[in-house]
Amino acid sequence: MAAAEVDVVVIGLGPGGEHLAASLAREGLSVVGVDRRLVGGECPYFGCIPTKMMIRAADALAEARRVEGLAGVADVHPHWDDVAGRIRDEATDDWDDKVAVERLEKAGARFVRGHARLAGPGRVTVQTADGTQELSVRRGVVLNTGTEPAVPPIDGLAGTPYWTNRDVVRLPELPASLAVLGGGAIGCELAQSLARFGVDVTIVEAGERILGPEEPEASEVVTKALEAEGITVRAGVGAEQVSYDGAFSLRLADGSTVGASSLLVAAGRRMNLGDIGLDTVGLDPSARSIEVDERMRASDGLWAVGDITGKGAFTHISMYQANVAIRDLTGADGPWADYRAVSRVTFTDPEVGSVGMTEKQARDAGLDVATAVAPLPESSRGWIHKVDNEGLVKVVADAGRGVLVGATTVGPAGGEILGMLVTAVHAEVPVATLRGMHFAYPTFHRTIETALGDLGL
Ligand SMILES: Cc1cc2nc3c(=O)[nH]c(=O)nc-3n(C[C@H](O)[C@H](O)[C@H](O)COP(=O)(O)OP(=O)(O)OC[C@H]3O[C@@H](n4cnc5c(N)ncnc54)[C@H](O)[C@@H]3O)c2cc1C
Ligand SMILES: NC(=O)c1ccc[n+]([C@@H]2O[C@H](COP(=O)([O-])OP(=O)(O)OC[C@H]3O[C@@H](n4cnc5c(N)ncnc54)[C@H](O)[C@@H]3O)[C@@H](O)[C@H]2O)c1
Repeated sequence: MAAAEVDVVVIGLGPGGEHLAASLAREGLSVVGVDRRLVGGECPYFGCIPTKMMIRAADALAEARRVEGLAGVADVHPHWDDVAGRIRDEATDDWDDKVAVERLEKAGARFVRGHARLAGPGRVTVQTADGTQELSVRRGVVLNTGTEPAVPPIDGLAGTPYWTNRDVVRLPELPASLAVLGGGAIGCELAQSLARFGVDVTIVEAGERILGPEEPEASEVVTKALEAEGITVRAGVGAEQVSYDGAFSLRLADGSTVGASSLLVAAGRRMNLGDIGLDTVGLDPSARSIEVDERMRASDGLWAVGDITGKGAFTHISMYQANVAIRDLTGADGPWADYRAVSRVTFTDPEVGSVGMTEKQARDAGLDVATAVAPLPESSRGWIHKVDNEGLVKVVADAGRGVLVGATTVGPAGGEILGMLVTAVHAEVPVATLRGMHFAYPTFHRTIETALGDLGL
C-alpha cells in the first residue's frame, strides 16, 4: 500500500502536540495527529487537572478547619465521592477523549489512534487496532510523546498492586492509609490532598529533603506544614524492599519499616523515547531526552516539544514550545525558545512558586550572587492572616548586573505572588526599578518589597 502524503505528522498529542496539530491544520496544512491513548495526554486525564481538582477540594476542607481560631466553629465532613464524581464527569468525561478528538477534527486535522514510530526521515508508521498505516511527510514530524510513571527497581515492588498517579485520580474511595514513594511535586500534592480527606499518609523520600529542586527554605516550610497536618515525612532514606500481603510493608535503608494499606509510587517519570524509531533518523533511543535547538528542531524535518525535551516537565513548557515550533513550521519570525525565566508552582498548601535559578544554581553558574529571604508571617498581611500564615519570599540576584535571576514565593497563594517576579526575571528589570514600585498594602506580595530591600544592592 502506498504511503499517504501529508504536510505534518504529530506523534503523541499531549497539551503541546494537540495545540500544534490543531493550529497547523487551521493554517491550512494537512496534519495527522497520532495518539495511542487519549488526546490531550497526561495533563487533562491523569495530571494537572484532576489533581488540582483534588487540591481545590482538599484546600476547601483545610480552610473550613481554620474557622476555629478565627471565627468560631465549623463542622467539617469530607466526602470523597464529590471529588471522584467531579473528576470523572467534569474533568475527564470518564476518561473519554471524544470531545478532544472532535475539536481536533473540527480544526481540520486527521486523528489516528495508535502507536506511531519514525521509519526513516519523513516517514512514519502507525500501528492501529486495524493494522498498519504508512505516512510520508512533506514538511515535518513533531514528537510529543511525553512520559510514563517511573517505577524504581526496588526489591519486591514489581507485581504488587501499587498505584501511580493514573490510579489515584480514578479512586472511587480512599484507603485508610497510604505510603507515598517520592516527595516530589506529585508525591507532596497528592499526599496532602488525601491526608485532608482523612488518609493516614507517610512520604518516603530518598533525597535529603522533599521538593528537592526547590530552595531548601521552601522544602523546610512545606515539610513543617505537612507534618503539622499529621503527615509523616521520612526524608533522606530510600525504600529497599516492598512486600504486600493484603497491606504494604516498606523496609527502609535505615532498617525501619513503613506499613500502609496502599502504596503510591511517585518517584519521577520515564520518557517515551525507547520505541519511537529514533534510531531510523540517526538519534539515540537510549538518550535521557531529545536535544532541540531554539526552534525545537531535533534534526532535519524533525521537531520535539514537551517533557521529552528535558526543559521542564510542565504543561506550560509543552504549550510554549508548541508555539515556537508552530512559528518555525509556518515560516514565521521568532521569538525562539528562551528558558531563563521558566516558572513552576507546586500546589501544596502553602504553595511553592519559583522562577529562574535557585541560589545554588546561580552560584554554580559563577554569578556574583546576592540573596535575601523575607518571612511572610512578619508582614502585615501574614500577621492578619494568622492561622497557617507560613511562607517566605526569596530573591536571587546577579549583583554585578543588578537584576534578579531567580525567586521563590512560598505561602497562601504563593503561586500567584510569583507572577511579578516572573516578569522581573524575564524582562531583567533592574532591582533599583523594582524597588521604586508601589506595593499595595496589606498584600502578601508586599513581602517582595521587603526582600528586595534586604538584598543590599
Ligand atoms: C500527577 C501530575 C500532576 C501534574 N501537575 C502539573 C501541573 O499542575 N502543572 C503543570 O504545568 N504540569 C503538571 N504536570 C506535568 C504535565 O502533565 C506534563 O508536563 C504535560 O502533560 C506535558 O506533557 P507532554 O506534552 O510532554 O506530553 P504528555 O501529556 O505526556 O502526552 C504525551 C502523549 O503521547 C502519547 N504517546 C506516547 N508515545 C506515543 C507513540 N509512540 N505513538 C502515539 N502516541 C504516543 C501518549 O499516549 C500521550 O497521550 C503533572 C503531571 C502529573 C503526572
Ligand atoms: N504542580 C506542578 O507543576 C506539577 C505537579 C506534579 C508533577 N509535575 C511534573 O511532573 C514531574 C514528575 O513529578 P514527580 O513528583 O513524579 O517527580 P520528581 O522527579 O519531581 O520527584 C520524584 C521524587 O522521588 C524521589 N525518589 C526517586 N526514587 C525514589 C525511591 N526509590 N525511594 C524514594 N524516593 C525516590 C526523588 O528523589 C524525587 O524527589 C515533575 O518533575 C514536574 O515537572 C508538576
